[in-house]
Amino acid sequence: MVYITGSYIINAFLENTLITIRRGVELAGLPVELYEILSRPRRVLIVNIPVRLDGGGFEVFEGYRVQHCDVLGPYKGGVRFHPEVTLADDVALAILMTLKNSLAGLPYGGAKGAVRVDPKKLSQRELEELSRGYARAIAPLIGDVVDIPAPDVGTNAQIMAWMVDEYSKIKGYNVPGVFTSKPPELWGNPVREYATGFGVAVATREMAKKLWGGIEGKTVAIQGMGNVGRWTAYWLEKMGAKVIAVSDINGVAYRKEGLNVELIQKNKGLTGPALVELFTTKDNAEFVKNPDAIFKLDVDIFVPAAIENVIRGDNAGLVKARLVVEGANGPTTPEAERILYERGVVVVPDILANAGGVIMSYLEWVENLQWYIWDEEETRKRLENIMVNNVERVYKRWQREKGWTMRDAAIVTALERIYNAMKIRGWI
Ligand SMILES: NC(=O)C1=CN([C@@H]2O[C@H](COP(=O)(O)OP(=O)(O)OC[C@H]3O[C@@H](n4cnc5c(N)ncnc54)[C@H](OP(=O)(O)O)[C@@H]3O)[C@@H](O)[C@H]2O)C=CC1
Ligand SMILES: O=C(O)CCC(=O)C(=O)O
Repeated sequence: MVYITGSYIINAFLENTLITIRRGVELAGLPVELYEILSRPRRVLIVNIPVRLDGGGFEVFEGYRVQHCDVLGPYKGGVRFHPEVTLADDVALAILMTLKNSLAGLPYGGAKGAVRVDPKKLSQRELEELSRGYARAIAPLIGDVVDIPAPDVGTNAQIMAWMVDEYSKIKGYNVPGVFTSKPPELWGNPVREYATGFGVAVATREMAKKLWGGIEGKTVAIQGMGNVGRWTAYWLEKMGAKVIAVSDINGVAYRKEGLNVELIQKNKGLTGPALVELFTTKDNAEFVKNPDAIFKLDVDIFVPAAIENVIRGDNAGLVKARLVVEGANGPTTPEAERILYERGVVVVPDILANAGGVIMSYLEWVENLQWYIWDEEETRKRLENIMVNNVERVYKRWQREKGWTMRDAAIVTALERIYNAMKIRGWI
């Protein structure tokens, strides 16, 4: 469904996000003014970026930077390069960032950026020109204490390196803290590359302890083998789980005895081969050319780590897993959540489960602002502690409230912090 309201377009993802925060405000008993403020972004920037094509001519790509709410600190959130991304998606993603940053106790508000492009169709030179062009276009509205972008779907550390370089050239001096998730060679911390997947794995392990007494031997299916899915697979296997199915846009690779996760790590990147090629030729896995086959698998744990709105009313009944851990942002619609809840499936919500990326971004930013460098082990330990404490906090809140989902507990906790900050500032 797509319709116009006010000055921007609403789609199903944004509508679902608004339904979720509306429910949160009501459950928390907070004033409706909070919903009125949070249902609209503070500022939206629309940019158009011309890129010279290798084959001659040029193409203009539309992009956005949505700054949703800065009551808790500078705007913070990733940049998505995707052929179908819309402004409405970007607003929904920015709202989720405000909630995620609040829940994690970070001194950040929420933002998100996007460019409507298929990065796989660009050469390295074209991709660099686009990334630098986007950084130039949003430069007047960002800064290391103003708005700090990072990667999301379709972007990575190399793209952050081009962007931070472009921004630094505009300023005339190096500004490491304006983008996070940079390569270690350029003021990044090695943990950020795997931080989101690591965080998802830690959240899964903590919830598995509560549901089953531990994660050892639990079977897992993961949708999406990008940055989040790949590293979730890697860390879950290290923690003792058995990853038996993974999917990408082409289909599902399955092996009852467990897939060779290392194979994915070594081969699959933004430009790596498709899973079908990887697993059927090197791991004797079965391959089903239907990406949606992932929902029906008989596993203990399902991790959607691709895109939004994938678990919906029409397929929520098929999910056999007892535990769903949201690596992606917004993968479960409110209708699907109700179905899963009634079937006793526990859903660990995105703003809790995938917060490892932005928590690590915060640690990198703290390093950058002081020109300081922590070592990998020390940083990972800090990240793990924050994730474990956050899961515990939300879990305890959830257990106290009858009829709430875990998402309700997470959203209410996030909204309370936002509301208190607004109140003490006199905004509300
Ligand atoms: N990167 C980060 O730090 C964070 C990301 N997230 C969220 O996690 C999710 C994934 O992000 P990220 O890993 O960075 O993105 P990537 O671009 O690295 O990877 C996305 C993956 O999803 C796959 N995919 C896309 N559509 C489908 C589909 N319909 N079925 C199966 N697989 C599909 C892609 O397949 P293919 O390989 O074939 O293209 C790719 O493997 C997003 O929702 C993002 O917002 C959340 C927190 C932080
Ligand atoms: O690391 C960041 O700042 C952003 C991460 C992000 O975009 C997300 O959590 O969805």
